[in-house]
Amino acid sequence: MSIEEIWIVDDDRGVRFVLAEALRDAGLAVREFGDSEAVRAALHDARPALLLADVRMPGEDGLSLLRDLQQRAIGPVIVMSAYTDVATTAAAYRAGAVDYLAKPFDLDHAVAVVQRVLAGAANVAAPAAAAPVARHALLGDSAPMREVFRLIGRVAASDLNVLVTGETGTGKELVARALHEESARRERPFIALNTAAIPSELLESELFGHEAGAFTGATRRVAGRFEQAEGGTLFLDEIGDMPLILQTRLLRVLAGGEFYRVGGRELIRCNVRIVAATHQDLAARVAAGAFRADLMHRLDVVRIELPPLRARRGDIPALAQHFLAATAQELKLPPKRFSKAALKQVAQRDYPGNVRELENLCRRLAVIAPGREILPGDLGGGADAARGGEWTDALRDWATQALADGEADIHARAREALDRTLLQAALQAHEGHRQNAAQALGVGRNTLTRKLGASRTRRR
Ligand SMILES: Nc1ncnc2c1ncn2[C@@H]1O[C@H](COP(=O)(O)OP(=O)(O)OP(=O)(O)O)[C@@H](O)[C@H]1O
Repeated sequence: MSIEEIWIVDDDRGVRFVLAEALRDAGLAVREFGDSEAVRAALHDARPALLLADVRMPGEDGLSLLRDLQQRAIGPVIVMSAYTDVATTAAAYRAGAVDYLAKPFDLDHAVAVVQRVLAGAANVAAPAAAAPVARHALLGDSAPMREVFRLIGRVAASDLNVLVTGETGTGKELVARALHEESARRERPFIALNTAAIPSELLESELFGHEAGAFTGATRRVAGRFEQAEGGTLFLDEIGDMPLILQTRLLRVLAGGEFYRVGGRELIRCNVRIVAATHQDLAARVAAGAFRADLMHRLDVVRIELPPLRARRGDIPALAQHFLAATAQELKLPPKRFSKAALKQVAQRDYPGNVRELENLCRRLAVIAPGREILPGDLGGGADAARGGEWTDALRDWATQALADGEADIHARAREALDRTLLQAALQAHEGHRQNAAQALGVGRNTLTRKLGASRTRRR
């Protein structure tokens, strides 16, 4: 399999043949398919660098195939069709196409478009390879986050235990990782353990490991997280939920720097930095008798408090844009951007799940929002979704390109195309009957006749 292959799917053998030949002449590797089903079958063990897809084909049409392919990491898709109306082109872009070739096409033009798209894909991919998305970068420019960064910088190099507090999804684990990355321990392991996610009877062996035969089912010696993290950092998440009996054991290890594996006799010395996190009020847990005060003091040498997202709304736009771009890059999807209005709404929303919830929203939008620009209506849950979005998206893309190319008479040409499309649709719906077509469109018959003349539509 070659990942540089260009795939063509078209039920018309003639089109396939001439296009494939032209592309091969241009030095490209090409594979041909007669229907969507054949493409699907080939996807089991290969991916095209670029797909040229016809729209109307017997069986599954090209757009349905495309919509499905959006979920998979394939190269860019160019749609080819004899139907160049706004609805079809818009649907193609919505389904994820990056370009549209109107049939019949000029072969040189088609090859040029393919080459341009391939070059664009390479340009997009290049920085990704050079600078992989820093999945664990802590972002934020608000005053409370700057304070967090300052604290991380100050204590990272020390071996002091750190307690990170904050609501769920505020980035506590990211802070723990940052502390590790900025410390002299960075070459050693960073091990994370969510104490609340592990049944209490297993937690001890999870932390300290066990010897063979220590309990039923312990067939061999297993190292615990403390041993795994030797020389590095151990992140204990949800420490507030740790059972009291284990708190006692943990306290002893922290005080003495040594422990036994479960069922073991060998005393093991450890050199591990502890970063603990909790979304609970530990002092209140202590007051309630659920947490040992002495353990709290040992863990809470330095406290880093993460603010909830609502306390730093100013960070939301940059976070949202980062998550949107990072997801597109990660899943090899075409990049999208927020419209001004959509970004404003995103910044105004409530996120009880904090950054994680915002991240999930953006990941969803990166995958499912139909256009290149995310509109308020795409956000879901919003009042009246901007449903007209499909064809105006295509129109916006067209206008943006035309403006960028410095073309003339953009407005007049757009109006003409709009009129022509509406008139053709109405005439088709009313079998060429002008009076009815005009009535259906809500324009006078004279207007219709005038416009028909202007747009040179075939008279009947
Ligand atoms: N400041 C930030 N910059 C970039 N991404 C962030 C930031 N804060 C959180 N995230 C992202 O949000 C998600 C949740 O972060 P994380 O797991 O660190 O939160 P947490 O506070 O440990 O959550 P929980 O208490 O539920 O375990 C992660 O995907 C993380 O990458």
